Amino acid sequence: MKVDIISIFPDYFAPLGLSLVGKARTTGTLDLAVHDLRTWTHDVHRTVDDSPYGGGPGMVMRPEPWGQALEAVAGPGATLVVPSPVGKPFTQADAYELAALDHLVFACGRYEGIDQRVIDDAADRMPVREVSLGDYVLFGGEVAVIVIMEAITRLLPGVLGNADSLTEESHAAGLLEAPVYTKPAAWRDREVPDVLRSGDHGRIARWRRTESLLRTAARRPDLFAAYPPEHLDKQDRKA
Ligand SMILES: OB(O)c1ccc2cc[nH]c2c1
Repeated sequence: MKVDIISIFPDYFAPLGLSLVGKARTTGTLDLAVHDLRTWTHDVHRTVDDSPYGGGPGMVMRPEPWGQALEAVAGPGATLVVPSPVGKPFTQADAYELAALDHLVFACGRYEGIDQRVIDDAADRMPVREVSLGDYVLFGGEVAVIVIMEAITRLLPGVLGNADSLTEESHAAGLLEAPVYTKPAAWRDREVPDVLRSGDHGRIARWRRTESLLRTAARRPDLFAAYPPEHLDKQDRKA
């Protein structure tokens, strides 16, 4: 997978050189490049922002540098991803969809955002996805890109040592995963549930399924309500 990130703070992406994302880059699974938007400015002050039409607080990112940057970086087959507080909520399903694409270009906004004409112009040439990580606002798109890149990279072939982890984890099937435990069996007078030490894989699977449903119903009623009823078996309905 090829990924290009455009930002006025390229150093923000040092974490993408670490751990499993860094390894994916080293092995060639992930071809990642970070670009400084100011590369496409031509004034002595390398200006990327200006005051908003219509007034209001803050500054808006100028269209000219972005237009030239996207023309240089986003070739045929690229999908533009723009983190934004006004974007579509980013989900695990989105992570799977983006992980299946050949080329992603991330545009990191700052200030009050990017001139809307940049997004509209790009949409004439490529798919554009404006995405939000949640109902809160960051200083810019950089942190969101790091989060999205981790969510995508772990889905790429060969990145996770055990691909089975992907099938059981939260949100994989629209539910939150069950609690996990490891040694010691007793810790600060707290015991690991006996069923997990029983060796009875059928009982263990049933316990995990029940815990997953109960946890989802309690913490994410939105997910629980959206879970297809036809996926619930008789045992589930007793939970
Ligand atoms: O919260 B966010 O994901 C986000 C994304 C982009 C910009 C640009 C200025 N503030 C931003 C916030």
